[in-house]
Amino acid sequence: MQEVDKTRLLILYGSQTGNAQDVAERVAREARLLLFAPSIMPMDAYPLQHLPDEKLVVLVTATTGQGDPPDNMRKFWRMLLRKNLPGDLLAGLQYAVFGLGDSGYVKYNVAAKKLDRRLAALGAEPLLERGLGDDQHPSGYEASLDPWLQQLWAVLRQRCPLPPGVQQPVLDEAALLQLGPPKYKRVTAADHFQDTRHIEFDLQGSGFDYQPGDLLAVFPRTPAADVEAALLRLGLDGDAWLRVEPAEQQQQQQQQQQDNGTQHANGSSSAAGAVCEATARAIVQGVLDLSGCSPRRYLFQVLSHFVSNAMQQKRLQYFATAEGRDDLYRYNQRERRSLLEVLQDFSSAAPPLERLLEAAPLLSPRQFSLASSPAAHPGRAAILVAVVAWATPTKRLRKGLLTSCPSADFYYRQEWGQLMQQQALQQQHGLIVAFSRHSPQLDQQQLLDMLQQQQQQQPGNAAASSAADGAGAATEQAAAAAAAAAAVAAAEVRPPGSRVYVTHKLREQGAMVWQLLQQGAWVYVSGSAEKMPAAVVSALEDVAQQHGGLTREAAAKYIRQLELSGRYHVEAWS
Ligand SMILES: Cc1cc2nc3c(=O)[nH]c(=O)nc-3n(C[C@H](O)[C@H](O)[C@H](O)COP(=O)(O)O)c2cc1C
Repeated sequence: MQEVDKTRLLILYGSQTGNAQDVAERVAREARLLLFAPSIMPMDAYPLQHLPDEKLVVLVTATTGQGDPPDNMRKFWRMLLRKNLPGDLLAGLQYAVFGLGDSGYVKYNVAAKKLDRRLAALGAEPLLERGLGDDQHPSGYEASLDPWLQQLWAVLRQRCPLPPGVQQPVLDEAALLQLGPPKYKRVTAADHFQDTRHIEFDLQGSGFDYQPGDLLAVFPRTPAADVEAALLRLGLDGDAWLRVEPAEQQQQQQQQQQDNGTQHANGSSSAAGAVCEATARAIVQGVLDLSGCSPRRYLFQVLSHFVSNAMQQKRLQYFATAEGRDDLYRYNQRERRSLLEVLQDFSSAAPPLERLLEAAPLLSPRQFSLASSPAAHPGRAAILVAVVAWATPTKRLRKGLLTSCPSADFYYRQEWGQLMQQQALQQQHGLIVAFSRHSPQLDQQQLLDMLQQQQQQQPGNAAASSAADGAGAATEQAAAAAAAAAAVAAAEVRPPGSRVYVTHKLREQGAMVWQLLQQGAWVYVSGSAEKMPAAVVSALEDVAQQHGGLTREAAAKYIRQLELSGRYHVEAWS
């Protein structure tokens, strides 16, 4: 594939319960596929003083409380509201805002609306009209997100065309390869607070290939006991065969049948365009998210139409009103109530399966950056998965969907490994400084694997090197970088209770860090999105001042330049 100079796209989000973050992550995934270079973080993790230097930014924000901005954008928002900011501060910036809200609230999507207005007032130019997602819509915020994203990519491609000869990639979620059962092992110490598993797949014979940093998608499967409980609860025969079609198509067909004056007794004779036929058990197991995400408010509204017990109906109707919103939040989202639990609590509700499929949460894949190098471990691919279990405010034990799943389907999808491969591993200097902090994404293990891969590749001629001649091909420079990077990264394997952070190590080893940067190092920052990205920027600015003799302003500009030239990457999670 031809190497492309990727256009940087900053993606900032403000999210209280995770939806806006999900949207921002989707924007970043699609951006990577479309050959942009996205950088994603919560608004409060972004150093606002750098915003005037950006060219393109997508901002995704929810509205919470009574029309308030989410907690992780409050600082950003306060600073943006300062009265003394000049009216042309953001004159070079083009932006797009997508808001998530609920039109049942009086202050519908106000955080997004105010953010949009404020950016325009500071001279930034909107790329397109702001998008507003509404929980009240039967399909949730995605109903407006899908067309908004399509428009966003069209406008961006128009303004940032690909070089001649480079084809526009297709957003293809379907190119998936199913892998065999994996092997597991715990990588964190038994007494460490986070149980992180290294999960490895055997690719031998699959004919499959990947690059470090590519993504593996995990499709969880609901435990059989929950599936049987749901079938029983819904009065469904698990072995009955059902046809699933998109609702619009169904309506069109019904309309056509009415127009023709015909009705098909079993519907099977007009199979044209049917999406799938499957048993009720397979649909309940593979489509409905019974034990993971909490249902949306719309489910409660739908259930209220199919409930026989008067008390339960009253409660469901109350949850669907504006006054019931906060109580619904306490019962549902805050407690991470699952679909199965809701169905069991409202035991007299008997919604038909097709209404449930419209309103209930559906299973979605979880994506992980691959944490292995094909050069160091040919024929194998690994991911790191954090075991997620916690107690809700009322002390109910909850588990992450994958953690509670006894089995899952694992698929591989190539994505931004190419970025790392091309930028960090194949280019001349091939140096990496990386900082890692118990990240389930780009972690210590992944860092070391990338370095192993780097050592096994002749810089600038990666394709020619192989695992067999790798050790000989390693340059002294790469080896030194590997040792240095590993030393810095080691700060993050810290004993429980230790207060030594990677920023301390960066300052402590400032001379070496500065030297590596001068040699053309690439910087990968991975860790908690909350404070870490901003803290690392500030530590590197200190290093540039102390060891590079730069002024405060020049140091900030230097780090900024690293980002703009694509040598500084952040992969943060919260
Ligand atoms: C406690 C609470 C308060 C909310 N307040 C508002 C509001 O004032 N205006 C609005 O449009 N949406 C409001 N919403 C709806 C959220 O914006 C919406 O559910 C959104 O998808 C949440 O995104 P997040 O998960 O990123 O925080 C509220 C939701 C909750 C749970």
